[in-house]
Amino acid sequence: MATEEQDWKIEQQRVDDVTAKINRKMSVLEQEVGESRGDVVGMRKDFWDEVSINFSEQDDVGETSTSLRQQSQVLSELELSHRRSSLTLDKLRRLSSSPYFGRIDFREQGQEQTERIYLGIGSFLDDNEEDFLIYDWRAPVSSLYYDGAPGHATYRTPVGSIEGEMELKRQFVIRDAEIKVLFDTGVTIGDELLQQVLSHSADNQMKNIVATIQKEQNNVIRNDKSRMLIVQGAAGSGKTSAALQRVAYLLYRYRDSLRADQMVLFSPNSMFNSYVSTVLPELGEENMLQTTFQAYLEIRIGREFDLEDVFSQMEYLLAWSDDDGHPARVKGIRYKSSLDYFRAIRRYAELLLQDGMKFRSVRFQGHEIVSSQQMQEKFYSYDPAVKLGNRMELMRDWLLKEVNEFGRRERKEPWVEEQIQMLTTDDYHRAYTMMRRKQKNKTVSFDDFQLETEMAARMVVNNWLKPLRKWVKRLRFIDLGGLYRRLFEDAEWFQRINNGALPDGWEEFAPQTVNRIRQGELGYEDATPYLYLKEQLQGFRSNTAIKHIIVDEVQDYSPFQLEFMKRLFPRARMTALGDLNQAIYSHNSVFDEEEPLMELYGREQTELIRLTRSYRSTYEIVDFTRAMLPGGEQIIPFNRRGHKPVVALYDDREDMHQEIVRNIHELQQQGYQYTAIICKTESECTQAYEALKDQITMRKMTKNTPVFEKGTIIIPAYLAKGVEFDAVILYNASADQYHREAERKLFYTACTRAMHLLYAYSVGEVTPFISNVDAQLYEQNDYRG
Ligand SMILES: Nc1ncnc2c1ncn2[C@@H]1O[C@H](COP(=O)(O)OP(=O)(O)OP(=O)(O)O)[C@@H](O)[C@H]1O
Repeated sequence: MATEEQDWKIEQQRVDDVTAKINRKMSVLEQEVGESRGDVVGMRKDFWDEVSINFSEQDDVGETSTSLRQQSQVLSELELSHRRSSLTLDKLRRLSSSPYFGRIDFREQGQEQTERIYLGIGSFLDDNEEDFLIYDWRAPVSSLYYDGAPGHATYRTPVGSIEGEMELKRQFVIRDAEIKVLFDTGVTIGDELLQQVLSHSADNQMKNIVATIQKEQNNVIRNDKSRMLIVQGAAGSGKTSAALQRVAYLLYRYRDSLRADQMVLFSPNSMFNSYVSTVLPELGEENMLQTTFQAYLEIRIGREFDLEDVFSQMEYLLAWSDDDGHPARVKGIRYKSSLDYFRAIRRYAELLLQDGMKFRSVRFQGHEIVSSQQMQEKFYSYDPAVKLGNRMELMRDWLLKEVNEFGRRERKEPWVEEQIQMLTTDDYHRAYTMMRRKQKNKTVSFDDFQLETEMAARMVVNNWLKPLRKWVKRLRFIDLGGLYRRLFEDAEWFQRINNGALPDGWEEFAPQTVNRIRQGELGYEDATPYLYLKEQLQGFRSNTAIKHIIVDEVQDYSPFQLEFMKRLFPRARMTALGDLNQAIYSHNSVFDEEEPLMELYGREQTELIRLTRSYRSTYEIVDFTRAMLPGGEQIIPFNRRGHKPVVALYDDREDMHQEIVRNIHELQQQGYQYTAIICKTESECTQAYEALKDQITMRKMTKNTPVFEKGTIIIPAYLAKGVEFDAVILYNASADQYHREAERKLFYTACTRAMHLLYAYSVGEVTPFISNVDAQLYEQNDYRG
C-alpha cells in the first residue's frame, strides 16, 4: 500500500473513533437537553403558581415582588443553561459529521515527543477529560496552523511564547464522517482548499471560514491589544468574515469576562443582519447583538420627527439635477458630517449654559401652567457652576412641583365635577379603596361623602395630568427642535458657535434645513447632530455594559457619527471594517485619508490592518473591477479563473429586457441559485420589475426586506452592500445612468457583488467607468442597429 493510501486509512480510522465518541457524548447530552427543556417549559407554565401573590397590604406587595424576582431569576438561569447545552449539542452534531479540518504535528523545544494537534470548530476531549481529540480553532496552539508553514514555529499563549518545530501540516475535508480530501501542505493554508470553497455557489447565509482563514485575516481575528482595530480591505477580502470569526475568537479567549450580549455589530442594513446571523451559532457561540445605526436613530428620535433614512437620502441624491436644491444640500451634508460641526454643537451646548436656552411652556388644556419666560428665568437663576444635566434635573423637579400645585387647585374646577359624574362605579370604588389605604392611620374628620368626592376629584385630575407629568419627566420641556432650528435661522448664533464664521454654503442649505424641521421632518444629515445636542442637554444616555462594538462598512459613517458612537459606548473597544472604494454616501467618510478614524481613540491605541487579497470574485472579475479605481492595482485577485465580464449594448430597453430574460433562464438552467439584477435606484428597480415580472420569477428587494433569500432578485445598488451573488446583471450600465464621479464607488460596489459571473447591459453608450477600462479585460457585444 502506498504511504499516501496508508495515511488515508489511518486517518479515516481515527475519524471513525472520534466520531463514535462524539456520538456517544451526544446521546447523553440529548437526554439532558430534553430534560432541561421540560424543566423550562414546566416552569414557564407553572410560573405564577410558584409566586406568592398578595397585593392587599404594603408588606405583602414587597414580598410578592421579591418572590416574583426570585422566580424569574431561577427561570432565566434555567433558560440560559438550556440554551448553552443546545448550542453545545448543535456543535457536537456538526463535529460528528466533520470533526476537524486540519492537523499539525508540533514538537515543543526541549521535548522528546511530538504532539498531534487536530483542529475543528470546537474542542472535544477524550473520555478521560484530559486529552484533546480535537482542539478548538481558537486555542493558542491553533494559530500555528494559520500562521506558519512546517519548520521552526512559534505561537503565543497568555503566559508567553512557545517555540518548537512544526513537523507536519495536513488539511482535510471531511463530510458525513468520511474523509473526502486529504493533503499535506508546505505553505500556510493551501490554495487548493480555498479554490474549492470559493468555487461553490453563493448562499443565503454567510459561512464560517475557519478551515481556510488566511494569515493576514488571522491577524485581524486574534488582535486583542489595541482599543481600536481598523481593517481597511478591498471588496471581497473577507472583512466581514474576519470580523465574525473575531467575535467568536474574543468570546473564547475572554470567556470568563465577556458575553455575547456585551458585543454589538452595526450592520449596513437589516437584510445584512440576517445574512450574517448564522455564523456564530454555527461555531457554537451565541450571537452578538446586531443592529443598524438607522434603527438606533429611529428609537431615539423617531417619535419626535419624521426621520429621513440614509437610503431615502441616497435616492434623493441619485435623482440628481443641477438646478434644484441638490448642490446646496450636498454642501450641507458634507458640513454636517464633519468634526467641525461636532465641535460647534458641543460649543453650542456650553454657550446655552449662559444664555439662549429655549423652553416650551408647560400647558394643560390651553392653560399655561409655567411660561417659557419663567422657565428661562429659573434656569439662569441656578448657580452657574451647576452642570447642564443637573440643572435640567432641578428644572424637572421644580416643574413637577408646579404641575402638582396646579392639580391641587384644579380639583375644584367644574370640568372635574363633570368628569366625576362620568366615572364608573368601579373607578369610584377603586379611588375610595386607594384613599382609604392612604388615610389608614389618620382620623377621618369629614363625612364619607365629602371624602369620596375629594378622592374622586383627585383621581380625575391625576389621570388627566399623567401625560403632562410624563412629558416633564422626559424633559420634553426643552425646545430641542427650536434650539436646533435656530442654528439655521440665525446666522449670528451660528457664527457664535463656529469661531465667528459661517460654513461654506450655509446661506443655501440653512433655509432647506429650517423648512424641513418646520414640517416636522429631519434630514438624515441632521439626525445625529440633533441627537448629540439632545444628549448634551438631557444628559448622555451612554451604554456602559457594551464592551466591544464592531462597525462593518465603516466608510459609510461620518466622522461626526463615529465621535458620537464613541461617547455612546464609553467602555467599548472598537473594530471598524471598511473599504474607502465603497464609500457610496455623500457625506464625508470617516475613512477619508483615514485621519478621523485613526485619531478617534488616539494613534497609540489604534492599529490598522490592510487586507488586499480579494476572494469573492473570480480573477477576471477582480481584474476588471479594480481597473475602475485609481490605485486599483493594489488589489490582488485570488487565482480562481472564470469568464471575463460581459458588456452588451442595446438600442432600447425592450432589447435589453429580452436579453436579461434569456440570460436569467440560462443561468437558472446552469444551476446558479443566486442572481441579482442590480439597478441604480429603487425607482429604477420598480420600472424594471414591472417590465420583467411576467417573464421571470423574481423578488424585488427594498430597504424593508428583512431577509436575503434564494432565487433571482432585483435590488438597488446601495442595498446590495456586503452581500454576494453567483451572477450579477447590471441593469442599464449606461453613460446616461452612471457618469457623475460621485457614482463611481456605487457602481464599483455593485460590480464587486459578483462571485462567478458579471454582466453589464446598457441602453446606448456604456458608462465611462467601463469604457475607460482596458478593453482586454471584458468581452463587449454591441447589438445596436
Ligand atoms: N479565508 C477565507 N476562506 C474562505 N472564504 C473566504 C475567506 N475569506 C473570504 N472568503 C469569502 O469571500 C467572500 C467575501 O468575504 P466578505 O464578505 O467577508 O468580504 P468583505 O471584505 O466584507 O467584502 P465587501 O467589502 O465587498 O462586502 C465570502 O464569500 C467569504 O466567505
